[in-house]
Amino acid sequence: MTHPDSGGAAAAPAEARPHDGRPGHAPAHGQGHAHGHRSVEEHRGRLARLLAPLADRAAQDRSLDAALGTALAADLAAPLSLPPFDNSQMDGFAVCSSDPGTGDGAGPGRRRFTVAEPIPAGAAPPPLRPGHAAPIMTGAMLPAGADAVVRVELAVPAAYPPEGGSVDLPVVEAGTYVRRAGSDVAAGAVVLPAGTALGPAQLGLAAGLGLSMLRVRPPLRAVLVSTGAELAAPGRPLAPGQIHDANGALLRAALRESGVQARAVAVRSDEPAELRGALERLARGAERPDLLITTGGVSKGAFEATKLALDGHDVEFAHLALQPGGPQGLGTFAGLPLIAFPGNPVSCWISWEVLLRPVLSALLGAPPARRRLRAPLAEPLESPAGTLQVRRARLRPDGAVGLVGGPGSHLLGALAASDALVMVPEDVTALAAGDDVEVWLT
Ligand SMILES: Nc1nc2c(c(=O)[nH]1)N[C@H]1C(S)=C(S)[C@@H](COP(=O)(O)OP(=O)(O)OC[C@H]3O[C@@H](n4cnc5c(N)ncnc54)[C@H](O)[C@@H]3O)O[C@H]1N2
Ligand code: MOO
Repeated sequence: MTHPDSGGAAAAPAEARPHDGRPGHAPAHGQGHAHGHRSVEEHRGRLARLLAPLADRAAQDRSLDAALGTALAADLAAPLSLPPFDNSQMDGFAVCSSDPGTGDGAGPGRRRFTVAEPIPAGAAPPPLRPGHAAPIMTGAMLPAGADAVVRVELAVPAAYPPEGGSVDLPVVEAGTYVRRAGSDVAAGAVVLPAGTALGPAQLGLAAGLGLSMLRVRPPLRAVLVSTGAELAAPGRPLAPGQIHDANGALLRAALRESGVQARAVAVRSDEPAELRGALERLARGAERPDLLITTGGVSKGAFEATKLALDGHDVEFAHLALQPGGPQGLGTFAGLPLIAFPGNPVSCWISWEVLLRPVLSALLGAPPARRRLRAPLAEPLESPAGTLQVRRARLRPDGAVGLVGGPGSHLLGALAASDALVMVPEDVTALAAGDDVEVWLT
């Protein structure tokens, strides 16, 4: 099979051309996967079985800060209501809507009140007396006897006269600019179910409810191992033939953003014994992780260090009907789950987005699943038969999705310019501009 991997940014793979017969659809062969390649669903299933024991780790209590990116271990019931008390939505005057006021000469639709003691936010106000309006600030507790707030801009004068002075206010309905106790969250209600991934909004809610700790599923601890004799650390100059290790930074960031504690190490060698030694030290060291992820060395070259290093271990290698991200390995090493991603940076990203991330979402609740939608393609595309092709894209303001760069798995620049993935199903070999596609927002 020719891989678009070998092509340039714009070159379409030979097998991506439309076939005769049903335009844009590949003729059935085998299970519909190129050359009997394993389907993405099948591989995800195997990953899910491999990682299933990680869901059984004991829950932890974590500070809100440390809970970011993790998932709730149990339903969260609100210990109090939000708002906790009736309060004002505006700076203005608290009134009783049915109070006729002092009865003195305000105009039609208006009433005159005696100005009561002002109520700042944070104060416990005395009850509002008949004929009175109390200056009240946004967020301040509504006094007993008041049921509405009039914005200060509508008052005459449009200011806060001193206590004992008078003010003219328009007549308003009960409930105007009042934020009722419990109108957002009722005490006792389950506000976040178990498994909810904790992002800024969820942590803000927990804090608003007065919680400083949350019971969460413990974050995974992963070690990323970039492999390859060609790798130089970012920040170091390149010798001829070398490239900088992009996968460590890319995957570590993807994992950290998803609540996984990730360390990145590089084995800058194609010597299988070196990689095996490094993996053994990592697996048996004091900071034994929950998961090992390697990148590179899983294809068909003469120096596939990862494949060779894992020979004799319970790790299987397969080529998936997926591009980028075709060559994959998974199994166990020294009792730890090990996932072997291909070396190309975009292949790593797609392996994470399409394989590992959805499995972690389903298993642990964190990270949350990517949002998916359907959108019209801004331009035509071609895709290899029997392969789920994943193209990097941007969702445009007009709602269409535009491709960024070609299908090649080395196109880091295009990856960085994208904010979405377009899924081209296995049986589709060509799509026209305007055709609907599945889009994952990244
Ligand atoms: N004859 C065949 N050749 C290839 C096939 C195939 O089926 N038959 N598959 C191709 C596909 S698809 C992919 S993807 C790659 C996977 O290769 P490996 O996993 O063995 O990875 P490497 O050969 O080590 O590297 C591939 C590519 O990526 C660069 N790389 C590796 N590590 C990093 C890193 N940490 N940061 C940045 N770039 C990295 C490496 O230099 C290579 O250019 O195999 C195809 N070949
Ligand atoms: O296309 Mo490979 O599958 O570039 O990851």
